[in-house]
Amino acid sequence: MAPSKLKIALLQLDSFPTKQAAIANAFTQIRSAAKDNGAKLVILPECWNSTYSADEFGRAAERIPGGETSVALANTAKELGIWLVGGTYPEVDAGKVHNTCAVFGPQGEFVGKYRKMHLFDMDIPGICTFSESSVLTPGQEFLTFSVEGLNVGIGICYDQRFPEFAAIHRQLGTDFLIFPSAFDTYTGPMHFELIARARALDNSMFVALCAPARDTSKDYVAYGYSTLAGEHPEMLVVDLDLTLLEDIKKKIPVLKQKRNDVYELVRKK
Ligand SMILES: NC(=O)CCC(=O)C(=O)O
Repeated sequence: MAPSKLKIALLQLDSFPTKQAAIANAFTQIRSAAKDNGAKLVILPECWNSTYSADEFGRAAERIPGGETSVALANTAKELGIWLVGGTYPEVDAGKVHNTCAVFGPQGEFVGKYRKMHLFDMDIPGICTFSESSVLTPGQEFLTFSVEGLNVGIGICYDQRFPEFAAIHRQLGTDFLIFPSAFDTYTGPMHFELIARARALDNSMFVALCAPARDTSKDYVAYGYSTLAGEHPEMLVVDLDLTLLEDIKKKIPVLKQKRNDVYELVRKK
């Protein structure tokens, strides 16, 4: 029988000048989450081991699986016997670069990868201008997997702005949607938590956001504020009460009351 609780940890990681230093820090935190705090599923932020910059994506990109970060994450997942949602790091494949989240299982197995589907292109002059699509290729496929009976799905940051994305995950059976993220400091205070709550409410699912800690020395300053966190480096360990979802679905049965005779959401790929 599936357990009624799952202990998860969200690591709001600090930034480091080199990839190797970021990896070393992540592994200290992952070990602490698993060994000292009993987390069974550990989640890292978006772009946690490289600078979040269109100029840097290509330079930092590696193969997934098989590249330096993936090998290190797989070994750590195996050593600790945990599920590891590896945040995102840039991936290169057939000459194209993607913003990708790789997931590893308790035997160190590669569970799958999700490539950011909605690229972050925003132009608010003088405040925030970013063009992921100038260097990145968007993903086409959804990623879902099961952790101790809980159906988990992955999105990345800007994806959460698209209600259809989470609604398709609901169709796929996802009960826990995880977004490695790095919102900016302008939209973050207005939208970050609001969007996560909206997606959770619309779809009767758990939603977790895992962001890097704020580093004001960077060109792109990430907002921080992973689900339940502030702006500084933090580790959040939470027991997901899996019975809550079934209870909510029974009490507020909106999922069964869709009018598919009147409207329909269609997944094309
Ligand atoms: N990394 C991102 O996708 C940033 C998204 C963001 O800041 C937003 O407002 O949306």
